[in-house]
Amino acid sequence: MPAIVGSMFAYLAAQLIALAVPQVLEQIVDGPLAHGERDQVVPLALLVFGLGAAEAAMFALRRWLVIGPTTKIEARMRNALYARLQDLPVSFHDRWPSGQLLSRAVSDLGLIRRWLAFGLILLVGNLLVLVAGAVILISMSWVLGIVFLACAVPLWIVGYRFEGRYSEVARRSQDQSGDLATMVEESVHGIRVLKAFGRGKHALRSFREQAESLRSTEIEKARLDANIWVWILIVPAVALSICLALGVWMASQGQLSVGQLVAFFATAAVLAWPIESIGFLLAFSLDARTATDRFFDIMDTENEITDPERAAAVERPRGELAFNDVHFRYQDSPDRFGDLLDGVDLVLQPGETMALVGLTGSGKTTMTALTTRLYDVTDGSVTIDGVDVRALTRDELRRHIAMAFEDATLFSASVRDNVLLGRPELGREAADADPAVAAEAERVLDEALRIAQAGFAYDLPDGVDTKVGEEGMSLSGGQRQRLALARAVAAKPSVLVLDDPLSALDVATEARVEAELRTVLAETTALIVAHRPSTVMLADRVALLEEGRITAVGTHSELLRESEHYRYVISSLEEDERRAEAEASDRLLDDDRKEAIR
Ligand SMILES: Nc1ncnc2c1ncn2[C@@H]1O[C@H](COP(=O)(O)OP(=O)(O)OP(=O)(O)O)[C@@H](O)[C@H]1O
Repeated sequence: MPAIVGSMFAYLAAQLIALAVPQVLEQIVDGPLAHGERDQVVPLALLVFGLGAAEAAMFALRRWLVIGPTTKIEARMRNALYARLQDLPVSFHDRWPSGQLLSRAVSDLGLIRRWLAFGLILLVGNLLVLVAGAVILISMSWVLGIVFLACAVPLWIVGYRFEGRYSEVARRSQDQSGDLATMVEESVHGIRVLKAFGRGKHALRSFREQAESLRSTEIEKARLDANIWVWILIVPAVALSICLALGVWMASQGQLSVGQLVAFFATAAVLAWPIESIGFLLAFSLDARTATDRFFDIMDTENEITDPERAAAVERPRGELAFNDVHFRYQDSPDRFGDLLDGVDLVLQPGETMALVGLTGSGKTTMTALTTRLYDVTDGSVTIDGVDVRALTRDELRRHIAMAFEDATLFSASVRDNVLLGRPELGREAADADPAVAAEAERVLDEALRIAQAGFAYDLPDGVDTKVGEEGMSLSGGQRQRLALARAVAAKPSVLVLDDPLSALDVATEARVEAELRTVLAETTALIVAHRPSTVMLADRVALLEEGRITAVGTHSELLRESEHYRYVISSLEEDERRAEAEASDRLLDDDRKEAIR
């Protein structure tokens, strides 16, 4: 604030200095010029020069004062936005396209910074200069002053009408550029799918359509802007010409000296910029207001998944995970559908490995997401060692439970940083500071990579320091899954939740991973969503999810014997697996044939 207010004062000082120049001109015209006293002109001319230099200095001071604070405000708002995005639950991210978030974080905040550094200061400064100028004009000649200012009234009326319409168009244009950013982001992300399906042209067509509607909105905006500019330029010109005619007549009648007339017009000329700039600054302020609204759309979103005020703790986790009469439905799920999870009861004993099986779309992934509060249950509870997961801080909860997903996301960082993501205490800084930590980090990394059969990481160009993920080394789906699995294992959780993390592996690698996992899973409770019979074999018991409930729990052979639905699910999984294997061997055969022909 002090810098911004200081900058405002510097700007005001510059403008007031500019307003003082006409006063000196009046002295020159009415004094030395009228009386032919040449030697009196020089000191007054030097005074004008001094005033000009002071004005320039004030301009420089205005800029210098705001650069630091406004860039800091922008950076702090951006950090706050990022922190908020990290804190908001998955359900928020389901609803918000990434481009909208990106355009808020980049262009909206840039606009707010420019407005603070320039728009706000000029707007307040110019309004004050106008008031000061009006007083000076009226004190010079109240008739001319009032005529000049009365002409500004239509400007206020037009400006007021302009505000309402421009705000709406500004909001639309900023939202549309967010949509466009989403589209660019999605097509870059999905470039392989677009190319594989030859949909590049189609994507380009819809991009053009969206870009075109943004263009029309921008044109509408420019039209509104142009309209107000017409008024802003015409009104002062009309006011000046009326005043000129009136002023010359008054001077001829002896009611005004020539010097006063010159000073009046010189002052009016200084006021031209503040008057002209009001329209532009008004539009700029409305853009900034829209950008601020868009920023607070996110900052004010209520976060339904927060830490409790007085958090419980699980001191020595044993790893008992229980679902107690759990109900869940997605926020956007239509009313005519019942709950997706409709009274799930399931208890995983410490150290037990439970496979979760069900038809596609039955809610298995959803059930796993409830364990780490990616979503909150709509009724019932999920507990770890008897403590409701909502009673723990999210940090503590996610220390106890680690997840690996089918769709393995890696960050643009080294293999090491990706795998040790869940172990901040073994992070790079801690390892650099203490050799014992470095050795422990190395051991954990080594073990996790071994269990996940991700030894390939050592053969990458820079070994485990190779950058992977977006912008990094491209890895195959199976390699990414194995690193994501290593990440979950390295977190050393008491409960491991695996959402089909082996789907992209070939059968032999899967078998090796499973053998290694058995050693880890002996101490860890595990909930594994299984899409292959081989994954089911890994489990001590299997839970069958059917129409929102767990309808059977038992060993694989017990369920095969007792549950018709289980037999149906397993046979469809086997069919899927056979199809996948046939496709894989076809591909191999094709490769063999090609090799033979060559
Ligand atoms: N974020 C979401 N918002 C709204 N509905 C969702 C969301 N995620 C999943 N669903 C819906 O919930 C249902 C269950 O999805 P879920 O992914 O849990 O099933 P699943 O049993 O894991 O399926 P699959 O075996 O195919 O992976 C589906 O009908 C799906 O369309």
